[in-house]
Amino acid sequence: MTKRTRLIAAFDTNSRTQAEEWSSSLGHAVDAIKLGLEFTYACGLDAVKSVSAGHELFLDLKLHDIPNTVASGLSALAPLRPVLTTIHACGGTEMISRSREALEQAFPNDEKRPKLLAVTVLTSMDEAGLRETGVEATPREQVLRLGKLAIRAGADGLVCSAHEITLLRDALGDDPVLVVPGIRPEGSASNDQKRIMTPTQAAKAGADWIVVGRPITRSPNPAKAAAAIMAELASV
Ligand SMILES: O=c1ccn([C@@H]2O[C@H](COP(=O)(O)O)[C@@H](O)[C@H]2O)c(=O)[nH]1
Repeated sequence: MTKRTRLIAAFDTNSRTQAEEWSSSLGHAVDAIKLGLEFTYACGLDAVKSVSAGHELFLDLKLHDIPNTVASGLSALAPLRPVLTTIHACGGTEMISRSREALEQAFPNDEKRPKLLAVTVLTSMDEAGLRETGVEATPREQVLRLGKLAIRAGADGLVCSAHEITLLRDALGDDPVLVVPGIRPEGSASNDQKRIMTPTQAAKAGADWIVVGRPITRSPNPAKAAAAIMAELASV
C-alpha cells in the first residue's frame, strides 16, 4: 500500500503568540509543523521548543556554511529533536557528509535521528533566477545534479518542487524523502513561489511531505484551510 502524502504547515511569523495560537488551533489537524528562519530569529530556540511541543517538527533553517560550522550548528540544534531538518545541497559533498555524521553522533539511537534534507533549488527560483546567479542549467537539471550529489553524500532526502519529483524518483528511487514546498491549492495566489503545483498534483507525483504556509496561515480560517488540504490528500 502506498503511504499518504503528509502535510506540513509552515508557521512563518515573528510572533510567538501567533505561533502558539496556530499550534493549538491547527497543529493537530496537520501531520507536522514547520518553524523556519523568521520564527527562530525573531523568537529564539526556547520558543521553537515550546511551540513544537507535542507536534512533529520540521526545523527549516537551511544551513549553508563551511562544513565544520554547519556540522556544529546541527549538533547545537539536536536538543530541539526535529523529525526533519535542512541544509543547502550547494554547500557540497563535505558539508553534507559532515552534517550527516554530526546528526549520527547526536542521535546514537538512530530511530530518533532527524532526517537530513538537502535543499536543491528553492521553489522561488526559475530559470532566469538561476542564470542570474551564474547557473546555466535549467531548474530540473540543477535539481537533478544537486539531488544526486546530496544523496550520495549522505542526505536522507531532498527539498524540491513538485515539478522535479518524477525526475528524482526515476534517478534515485523511492528511498529519498522528498519534501515539497511551492504548493498552492487550486485558485490560491502564487506569491513569490515560481515552481508550484496543487496538493493533488504533488501527491500524485510521489511527494512524501508537502509544505504549505500562506494558503493556510493567511486564510481567514486557517484550521478550515488545513482541513481542506488534508481532505484533498486523503482523496488522492
Ligand atoms: O525551496 C523551498 C524551500 C523551503 N520553502 C519554505 O516553505 C514554506 C512555503 O511557504 P508558502 O507560504 O506556502 O509559500 C516557507 O516557509 C519557505 O521558507 C520554500 O518555499 N521553498
